[in-house]
Amino acid sequence: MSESFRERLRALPDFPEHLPEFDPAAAPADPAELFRQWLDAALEAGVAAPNAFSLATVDDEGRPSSRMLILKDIDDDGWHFATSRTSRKGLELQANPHAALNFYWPPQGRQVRVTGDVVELSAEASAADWHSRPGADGSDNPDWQLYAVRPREIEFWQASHDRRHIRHRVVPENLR
Ligand SMILES: Cc1cc2nc3c(=O)[nH]c(=O)nc-3n(C[C@H](O)[C@H](O)[C@H](O)COP(=O)(O)O)c2cc1C
Repeated sequence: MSESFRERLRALPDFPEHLPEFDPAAAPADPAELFRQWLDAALEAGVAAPNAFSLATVDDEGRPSSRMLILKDIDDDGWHFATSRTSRKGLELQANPHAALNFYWPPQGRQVRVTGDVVELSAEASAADWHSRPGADGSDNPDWQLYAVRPREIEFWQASHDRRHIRHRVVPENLR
């Protein structure tokens, strides 16, 4: 690209002037609870769709692809998302049921990364998700699938202006 585009990119601000404090030692032990706190903070700061995340999957030759999705829930099954089984990501998950999630909330300079195995949730739960989508018209979609990522590792990342960014890594209890 042109020199001026490179300069423009380089001159863009990275994080806002005020960044929140984050003390991992004082954070809730339950990563789902900490995630909810960070999501609420993003919402209060006016982030549009703070429940949106990038989902990375790989095909059967190990080639990655990613796209944005909406988080549907977090419970004992894991971190839920829904999509069509016949989509690219649906087919990739069928061949290789592992994924990586990434949330980013610019006003706080915060990122949350989750990696883990992916399981399919029940047909009933998938249908319920399909019917509760905005714009649902009562029609069925047998290809719609609710999935859960069972975290192997979760990393809460807090930017800091002194560049000593904080990385709080949480390994779920059952894997410790
Ligand atoms: C903010 C945002 C949220 C999205 N949420 C979903 C979602 O929850 N489920 C879904 O199937 N696609 C969602 N999409 C569309 C996907 O990013 C993607 O374009 C589509 O699912 C096809 O992806 P694939 O071809 O890699 O399977 C969303 C897109 C954006 C930008």
